[in-house]
Amino acid sequence: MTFQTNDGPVHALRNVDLEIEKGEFVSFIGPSGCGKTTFLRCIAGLETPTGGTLTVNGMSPDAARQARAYGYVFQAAGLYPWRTIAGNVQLPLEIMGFPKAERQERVERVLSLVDLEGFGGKYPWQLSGGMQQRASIARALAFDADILLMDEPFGALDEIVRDRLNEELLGLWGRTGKTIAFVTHSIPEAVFLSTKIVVMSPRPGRITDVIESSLPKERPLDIRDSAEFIEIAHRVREGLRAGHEI
Ligand SMILES: Nc1ncnc2c1ncn2[C@@H]1O[C@H](COP(=O)(O)OP(=O)(O)OP(=O)(O)O)[C@@H](O)[C@H]1O
Repeated sequence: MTFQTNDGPVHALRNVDLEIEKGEFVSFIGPSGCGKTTFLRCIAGLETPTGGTLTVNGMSPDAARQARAYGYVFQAAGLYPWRTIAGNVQLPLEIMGFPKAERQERVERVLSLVDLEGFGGKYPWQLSGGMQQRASIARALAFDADILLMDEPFGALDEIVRDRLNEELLGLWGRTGKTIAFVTHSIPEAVFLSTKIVVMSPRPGRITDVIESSLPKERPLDIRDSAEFIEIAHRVREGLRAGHEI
């Protein structure tokens, strides 16, 4: 993926070769500017790769977007302040023309999935940052896409809230069987959440390591103290270091 800019071409991604299986939880980790967001945007059909091939559910990213294959969660919750939480969550459903009764039923279901039952009538400013981020996840789940693309959704939250949301996200992934592609800067977050960790190097962004996690699917927070966890974290760190030396 090369961007043409006034200062010449920017090679954002090069020789990226990756397969994500249905139901996987894949994290992308790498230094700032290595193309993590660009990669998610390519999957989402928001950028068109200048070379290579990319398919999502066997379709072009554009066709997959039209088939509502994914929900996208951004770093900032991005909720409209003049809409209630329920109003925000059902916005994509309104745009897609879902009937009112079905919208209500879906909003209730996804708010309960993210542990926000009873908060539908509140406004975003009445919720904590963590709750707002959960609402934005609910919004991405509302139309029941198979794939969740998450771009550093918890990056702006403090560590305690982040830990809780990590646990909740794992629970949600286990219950729903979604395929999740998750961008993060945090090694512990990547190791805790993922079945596969993709380590990337700086510009032009390349993949320096793909780590299949050996951790069990059920993961209490204290798994982070286990030897296995520490070993995987070490390998991620090595991959990041190797990327800098290329
Ligand atoms: N629309 C664009 N036009 C020109 N260059 C771009 C564009 N989008 C991204 N880039 C460049 O591509 C590279 C990768 O950017 P990207 O935002 O994907 O990195 P990132 O790994 O997500 O970074 P961060 O961790 O800081 O969010 C950067 O050098 C960026 O400046």
